Amino acid sequence: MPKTSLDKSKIKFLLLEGIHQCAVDALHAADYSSVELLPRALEGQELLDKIADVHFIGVRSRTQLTGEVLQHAHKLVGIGCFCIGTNQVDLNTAREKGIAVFNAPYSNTRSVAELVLAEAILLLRGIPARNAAAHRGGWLKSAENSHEARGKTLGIVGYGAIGSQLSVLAESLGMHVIFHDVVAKLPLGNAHQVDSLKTLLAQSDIVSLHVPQLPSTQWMMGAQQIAQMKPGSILINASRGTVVEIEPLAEAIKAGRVIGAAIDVFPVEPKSTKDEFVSPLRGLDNVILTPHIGGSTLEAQANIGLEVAHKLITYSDTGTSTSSVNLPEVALPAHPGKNRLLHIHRNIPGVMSEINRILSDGEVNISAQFLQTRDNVGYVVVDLDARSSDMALEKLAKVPGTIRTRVLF
Ligand SMILES: NC(=O)C1=CN([C@@H]2O[C@H](COP(=O)(O)OP(=O)(O)OC[C@H]3O[C@@H](n4cnc5c(N)ncnc54)[C@H](O)[C@@H]3O)[C@@H](O)[C@H]2O)C=CC1
Ligand SMILES: O=C(O)CCC(=O)C(=O)O
Repeated sequence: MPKTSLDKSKIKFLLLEGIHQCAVDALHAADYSSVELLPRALEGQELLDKIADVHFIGVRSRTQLTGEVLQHAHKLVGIGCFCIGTNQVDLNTAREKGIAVFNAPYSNTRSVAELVLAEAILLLRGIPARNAAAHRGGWLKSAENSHEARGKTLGIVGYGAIGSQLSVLAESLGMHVIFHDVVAKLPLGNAHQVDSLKTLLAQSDIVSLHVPQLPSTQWMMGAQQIAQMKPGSILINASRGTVVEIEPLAEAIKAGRVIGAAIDVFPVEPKSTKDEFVSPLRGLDNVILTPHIGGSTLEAQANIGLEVAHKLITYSDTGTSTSSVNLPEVALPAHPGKNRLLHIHRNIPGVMSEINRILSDGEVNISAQFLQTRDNVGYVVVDLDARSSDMALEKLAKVPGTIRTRVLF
């Protein structure tokens, strides 16, 4: 019998990078007992060995699931990114291997927005430099470079979930908000979209970056853009380390053209707490340096743990792929009394007609069928009588273009 569905106790989950315990609890409550939780990221041979043996893996931003790593993931059914960004996963390779990738697109939005707003207020008052001086015995009691947030212009680059949440919080302080986005966005409150990054940089007292890591956002704040910032302004980056060129930023801060910065993400980040953090920004008193903790609040981590664990559980239990970031999205009803066949295939001519030819065999009694495609991949789900499911599965698995099959009982 070509059963490709395992007993739940044999389905292995590996959760890395200190994912919140509530994810483990949720998996256990759903009868997935084989869950390994590690506090650190994995890389190299250790990652290859571990990933070869698991059905689901959970990562945050540090473990890199490249195309090469995924070639070793022979059993992998799903990946949970317990964060917003999914740039650490080769999404195309995952899709071509029929591996579903999920994330938590909103669970740490508020945490990032609150941190950025707090940093904006502290930097406008010159607090980081005064704090550093006081720790060394200094006493910088002056109003120089110290401003209220009220009435200042905040320029937000990337008006998505975080950028727009920040916009609302900043307006409640009486700030003016302008934003730049590649997509026309509905402005919240009195915010307004400007025509270019250059316009935003020329007008903003504070520039805050909230774009994803993409080829088009790589080094989008380089020497030229930093030079276009208003003299005496502030830069905040809690997006990705590939967005800002650090050397010209350090130069602009030393020259006093940029009067402060808060940087949470870096081109190269230490892999573990034991590795040294190296950056030209170290030692600059008016720069807040944080170790990629924009989304690291207990509230966010617990919410993320639950949200992503439930997405993995639902996908494993029912085949529902809603909110997957790389596979076709199919929302499936319960299938009581029926077996469910899941068939992920290359979206090429002839595959569906062959599947339908097999399913139209008089011996196959179908109760429901679902199809969705995304880019080069199709996802077909068929609910049918238990007595015909093994035969149908065997035939479906042989259809040219098949990537992966599963059966759920
Ligand atoms: N520091 C941290 O711990 C965290 C960092 N992040 C980072 O923040 C990023 C943004 O998060 P969300 O707001 O949830 O994403 P989102 O997808 O909701 O918004 C991103 C926005 O950027 C815009 N955009 C894309 N390319 C652009 C470009 N070249 N110029 C201007 N706008 C552009 C998009 O149109 C979109 O409106 C994430 O992709 C992630 O990398 C997210 C959470 C925590
Ligand atoms: O929590 C993390 O490790 C990464 C947070 C982040 O950058 C994200 O959610 O995209």
